[in-house]
Amino acid sequence: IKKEVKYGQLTELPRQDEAMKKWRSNRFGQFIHWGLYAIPGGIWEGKTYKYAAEFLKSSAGISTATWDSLQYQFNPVKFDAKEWAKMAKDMGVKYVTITTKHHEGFCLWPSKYTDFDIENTPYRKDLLGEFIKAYNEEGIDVSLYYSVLDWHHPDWRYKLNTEEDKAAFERLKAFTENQLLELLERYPTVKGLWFDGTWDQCWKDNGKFSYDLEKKLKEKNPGLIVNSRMRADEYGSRHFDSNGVLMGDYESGYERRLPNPWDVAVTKNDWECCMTIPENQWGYHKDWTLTHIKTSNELIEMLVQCTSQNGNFLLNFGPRGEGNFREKEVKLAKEIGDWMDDNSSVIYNCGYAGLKKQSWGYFTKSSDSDDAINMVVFNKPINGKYRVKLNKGSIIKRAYLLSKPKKSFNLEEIANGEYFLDDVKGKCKDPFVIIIELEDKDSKKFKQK
Ligand SMILES: C[C@@H]1N[C@@H](c2cn(-c3ccccc3)nn2)[C@H](O)[C@@H]1O
Repeated sequence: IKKEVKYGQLTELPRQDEAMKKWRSNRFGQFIHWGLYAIPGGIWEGKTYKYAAEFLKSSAGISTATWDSLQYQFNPVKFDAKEWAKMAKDMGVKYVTITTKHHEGFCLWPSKYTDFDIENTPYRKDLLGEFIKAYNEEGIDVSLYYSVLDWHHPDWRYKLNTEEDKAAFERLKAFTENQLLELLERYPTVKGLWFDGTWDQCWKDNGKFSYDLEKKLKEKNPGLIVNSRMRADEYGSRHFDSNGVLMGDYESGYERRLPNPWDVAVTKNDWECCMTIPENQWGYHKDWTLTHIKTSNELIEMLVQCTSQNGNFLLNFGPRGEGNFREKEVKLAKEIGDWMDDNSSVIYNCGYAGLKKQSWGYFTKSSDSDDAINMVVFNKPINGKYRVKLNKGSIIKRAYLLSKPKKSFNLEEIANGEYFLDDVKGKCKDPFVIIIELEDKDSKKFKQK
């Protein structure tokens, strides 16, 4: 039976306004985690801490006073916003999400509501403003990550047990609302807000406040896109309200993990997977020998899988404290960009093809065409023949490599809508695309008559 939920879903989904259609067609985004944690980079007093570098304060048991003094060392002399935006453009991302304030509470913009911000660093300037301008100039949409959880703010409380807790958290709520409205006021081209640090009881007890806040933010910036992680309904249910209805505008529960590739249910909603290049480092860590570092082919496969299931892929980069990227990240961005140069047509404005996952790789389909299906191959079949199972009644007109459109595959129909394609491709080391052109519906109807 349905519960009466007053503070659950705010906006009827799926949204079909232009802003959301653009978000959907973007598919590939860059995540940037940048803050004071990038200065120590996971190492404190000569000791390396394996846990996520943006958690060094807690994993190394550092006092707030000591941690906050890092603010006076934050001077990214190598930061070049235009260079960052160019690298992102060449990688093929259509949007970027940057941490304006992570759990440490340090703000990358000059905020009226705190001194723990970029203005009180040797850098002084509006770093976030420079970043947004440079990325927008490259035609990249900007979304802002904001952590409600704030280790620095004296009024943060994990739980509201006493009257004093409640009074303090009322101040924290006002601070949060003020900062968010300030961000939308200062940076009107921003397309979205990516909320994090919203799992504690203090925030979950404030379902009505956060519901009203989402409304206020969307009134301030019409078209604003908000993730499902922003809030809980009045019963404390997060991402989905107590009736299982998605909150925010897209599901943002896939953090460092993807859905099962054969999961069809996930295609019903908009969703985004955010992913790290190491196993679990969002902020810059000096030592990348601690865990597996994903290769560009692994990351490309994740991007293609997300697209194949109607999801976006947000790939994280953690710049150094001085404002440049580690060479391995620059190299991966280049490798992914080279692949996107030839294959982005199977990503941008593409999504679920309505077909079952098959062993050689993933299907994607452009939202603009019903007569072509993309096969993105990651696993070449031993026998060189690609088994392709389409919907019943589908007839393949032609199949060819995106890279060699003139040379058609031989087709062998083995059942209704099921074919073998012969392999025309020699050695290949990168994922590649086969285009399936279908007989369009009318001509088929005509034949049947
Ligand atoms: C998007 C990612 N979310 C932040 C995070 C992850 N976690 C976390 C904490 C405990 C268990 C699992 C995950 N807490 N904060 C990470 O720091 C990064 O910002």
